[in-house]
Amino acid sequence: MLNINNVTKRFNDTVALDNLSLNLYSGEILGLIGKNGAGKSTTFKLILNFIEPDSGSIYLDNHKLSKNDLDQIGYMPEERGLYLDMSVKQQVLYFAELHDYDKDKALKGLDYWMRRLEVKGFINYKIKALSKGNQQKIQLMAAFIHQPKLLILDEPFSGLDPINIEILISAVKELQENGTAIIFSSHDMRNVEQLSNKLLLLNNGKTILNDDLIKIKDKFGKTNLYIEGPFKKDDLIDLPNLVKIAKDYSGYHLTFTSKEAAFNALVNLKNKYELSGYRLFNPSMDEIFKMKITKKEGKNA
Ligand SMILES: Nc1ncnc2c1ncn2[C@@H]1O[C@H](COP(=O)(O)OP(=O)(O)OP(=O)(O)O)[C@@H](O)[C@H]1O
Repeated sequence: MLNINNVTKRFNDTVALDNLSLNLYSGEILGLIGKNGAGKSTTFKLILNFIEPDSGSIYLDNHKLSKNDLDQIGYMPEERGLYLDMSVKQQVLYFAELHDYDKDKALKGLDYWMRRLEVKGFINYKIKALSKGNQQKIQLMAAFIHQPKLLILDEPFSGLDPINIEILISAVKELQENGTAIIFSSHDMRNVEQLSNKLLLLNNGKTILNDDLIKIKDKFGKTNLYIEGPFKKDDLIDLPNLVKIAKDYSGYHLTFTSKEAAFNALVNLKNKYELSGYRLFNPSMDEIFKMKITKKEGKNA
């Protein structure tokens, strides 16, 4: 449904986005990650037609994206843009009207989502009377009340407590199940891990990772080892190619430079000690992010 083909965008001497290609289909969730200045907002602005690419093209449902497509796209900006003196109901209906969306349908949707997002009692409250978390839920609702095919969420979880994050994640998953394609940016890799099935990692405008989350994790292999046994930290620190060691539950979490190093360490420890538990596993998204970004910067340095 969304095809970005070799898109480059410069601002003066800065290449904000360098030859990005991406395909997203109905019912997929793409996590867009990268440090500050990586090119995430530029990507969103291009899809939203706020700015034009210098080269390359963007297609929505097999036709070149234009301003006429904006009704098919929902957007939750990072700078929250609610009218503080409007009531929740007025606000959401206002956004529905902006997108030419049927008022009765919007009211039905509003009723359902107010319950679903656990803000039912606030429908006639002014936005300014709501907590930050509840304002964020209203902003999310305003972005999708017109049932867009594509939903773009810029840092939707920032500043939310863990319970509200769970509520938002489950709402976004429900939209996904109903066929909406979703792109969201986040600096919290746990949210990315929990929600995305695809991942795009940008660094200084360049594409570093762009694939299914499972494939990305599989490519790294099982570089991590959790191990329990009759040893101390000092007995483990000289294992070859060990990057990190941390106490974890009743054992240790060891991170290695490769899956071979992790496997060899396990064989070595099994020969030496009576192990009471062990598990080899893929790195977390947080570890992948750090490995990819640090490596890249090392190269550039
Ligand atoms: N309008 C602009 N004029 C000049 N430079 C810009 C403009 N917009 C973005 N840039 C530059 O393009 C690069 C990418 O910026 P972008 O805002 O897309 O990053 P980002 O990944 O969204 O960062 P953040 O996480 O801080 O929001 C940065 O170097 C930024 O300074």
